[in-house]
Amino acid sequence: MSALPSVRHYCCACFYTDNIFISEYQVHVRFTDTRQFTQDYNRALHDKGCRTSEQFAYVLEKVQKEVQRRMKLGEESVQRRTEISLRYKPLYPALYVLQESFLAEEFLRAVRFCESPHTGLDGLLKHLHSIPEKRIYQLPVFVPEFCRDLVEELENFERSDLPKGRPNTMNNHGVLLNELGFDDTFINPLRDKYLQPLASLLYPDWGGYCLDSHKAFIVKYAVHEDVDLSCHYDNAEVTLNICLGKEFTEGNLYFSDMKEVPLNERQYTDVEHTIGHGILHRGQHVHGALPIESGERWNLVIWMRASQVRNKQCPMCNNKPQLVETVGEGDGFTYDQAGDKVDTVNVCVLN
Ligand SMILES: O=C(O)CCC(=O)C(=O)O
Ligand SMILES: [Fe+2]
Repeated sequence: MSALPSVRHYCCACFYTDNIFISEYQVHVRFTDTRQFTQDYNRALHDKGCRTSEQFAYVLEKVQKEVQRRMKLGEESVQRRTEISLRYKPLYPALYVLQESFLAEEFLRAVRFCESPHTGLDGLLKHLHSIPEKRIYQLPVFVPEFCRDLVEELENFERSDLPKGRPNTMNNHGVLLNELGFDDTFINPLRDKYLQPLASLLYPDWGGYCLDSHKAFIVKYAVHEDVDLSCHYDNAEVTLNICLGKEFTEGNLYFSDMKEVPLNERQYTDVEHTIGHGILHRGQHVHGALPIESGERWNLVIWMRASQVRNKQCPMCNNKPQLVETVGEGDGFTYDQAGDKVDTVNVCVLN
């Protein structure tokens, strides 16, 4: 019997150096070594209020810790996933397997239209609420009962003593859905069967027809926890952000422009959340979330990746990716032995 080929996972080397968020000064920085960091950021951080050498040393330590955390991320995630699968008792096991009954009728109709012989962008737009100039689209995705049950499931998990990986450095609350066991039976079929047909028409220039991996997570905002999210772009070609509830006021998403547009030329548009509705946007569209004023907001975010697109240019550093093999899922790059080779690099050389 021949062994199954093992799937290898990669991220770009920039993951270990770039886009490190310092919440105290609301900036993303790059770190390769202390000298480079001091040279590049001493002045800029000073202007943002980082005045004393103690403050600078604190930031430096924080950045170095973040780099170390990223180095261990894949391994720790695999360990958490194993422990969760052995010890966690789901409240609603049926939620982990995608059923059409979870999906809103309008969503199913839009997807069916994409697969019909009369398909086309103009026809699809009749099924969506759009901000055409920003290529942002909104539609009901989940029925409200599903949203309610999913939030209860997530709260049940939060109450458990199991280890929790957080979505990214900007969200301190929330859950990584692959660690909970949602990927194979829920997010993969949702992406392949339903989201890809929509994205093929809406974002063909962003690999919408060949989305082959994702990172799916929950973000949670509450008054005494995280209330908002700073301006950023996603490590994704196409993002779907679905509001699950619970009850909250304010907390709109805001979108400016694609990341190449200079800061002073960016125009902002707010988009309101509605429970069960999803917002589709390009990952490289700069966006953030305004503060909630009361209640709790839980959203399911799916960063969808197209290896065909990102293998040419990493969306985080804009360069041809320098692949680093990772334990765990990686960031959706593939190493194409036959065709267009991408560079690989050993992560140890970055230390
Ligand atoms: O707060 C939200 O719903 C937006 C989350 C988001 O943009 C992200 O996690 O990438
Ligand atoms: Fe985002």
